[in-house]
Amino acid sequence: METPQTTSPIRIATRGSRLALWQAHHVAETLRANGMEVEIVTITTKGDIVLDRSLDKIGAKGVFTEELEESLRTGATDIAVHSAKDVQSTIPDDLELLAFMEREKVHDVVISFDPLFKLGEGQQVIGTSSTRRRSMLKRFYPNVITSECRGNLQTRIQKLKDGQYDAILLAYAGVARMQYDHMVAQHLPLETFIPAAGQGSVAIECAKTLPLERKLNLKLALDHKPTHLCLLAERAYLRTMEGGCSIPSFALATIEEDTITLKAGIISLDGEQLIVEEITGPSEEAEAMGEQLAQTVLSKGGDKILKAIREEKA
Ligand SMILES: NCc1[nH]cc(CCC(=O)O)c1CC(=O)O
Repeated sequence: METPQTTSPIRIATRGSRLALWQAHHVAETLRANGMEVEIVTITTKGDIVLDRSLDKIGAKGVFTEELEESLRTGATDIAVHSAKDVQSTIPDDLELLAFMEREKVHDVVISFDPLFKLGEGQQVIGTSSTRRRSMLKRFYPNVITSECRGNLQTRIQKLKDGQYDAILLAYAGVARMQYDHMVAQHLPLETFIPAAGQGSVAIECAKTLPLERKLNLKLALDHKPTHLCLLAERAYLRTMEGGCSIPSFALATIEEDTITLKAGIISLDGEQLIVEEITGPSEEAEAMGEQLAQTVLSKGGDKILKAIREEKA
């Protein structure tokens, strides 16, 4: 006999990487602490399988999310847990982002086995798979050589160990969650290495058809309102820029009382052109602020940078 929806355990869909599982267990523990029963369902995505091409070359949006979303639709799972950064800026009509969990520190770090490693000193090969980080390296450290570095965090660190790079660039959030803090050689400043929209937060997605009571309970347990508001601003920016993770755009919102400050922009692939703009406003207008800031960035030359990137990729 089928158990009623309200009492059956919450089924949590996640990717199988260690970071994804850490995040799923973090969600599971939070829900358990709120008296809910949970079950974790591990699902493999295209992004986990195709490791030989850089993310911007796989092309399709949502390479880390599609298979998880399908399990929400069929009802095989109730919620999907994602790194907020990996969630495409526009999600399918039948799904919704229910919650964003409290953010970890948002900055990027340099990981090296040499604790005295300093970016820009001598001949260096730096591994990264992100067009944003590659472009910023070219701008702020024009002498370093950038090299493609894909795969989950363990794989990337193994490649570093194998000597393929002198150092790699990662989000501090994933490094902290995997307890690789001791390998951080340098913390990159937020003023120059502005993070990708959503970096450091965990997003909870569900089908719109999930029963309302279940949605409300999940949201109450998992959602961190200040993080959610910041993410609305950042994601509205990304959406308006027609972003996706393959475009070197970035956005970081901070909130104090009910005021949001959103700093965002775009950088050309060679790092030569950089546009950074800022906007401040009431948190109720988070999404409108993101849209407005994107229009400003586009009108100040962001449109030309985007066009050049599209032409280069075509
Ligand atoms: N696209 C990969 C990805 N997605 C989320 C994180 C790190 C954790 C986070 O930003 O929440 C990473 C790795 C990285 O950028 O170093």
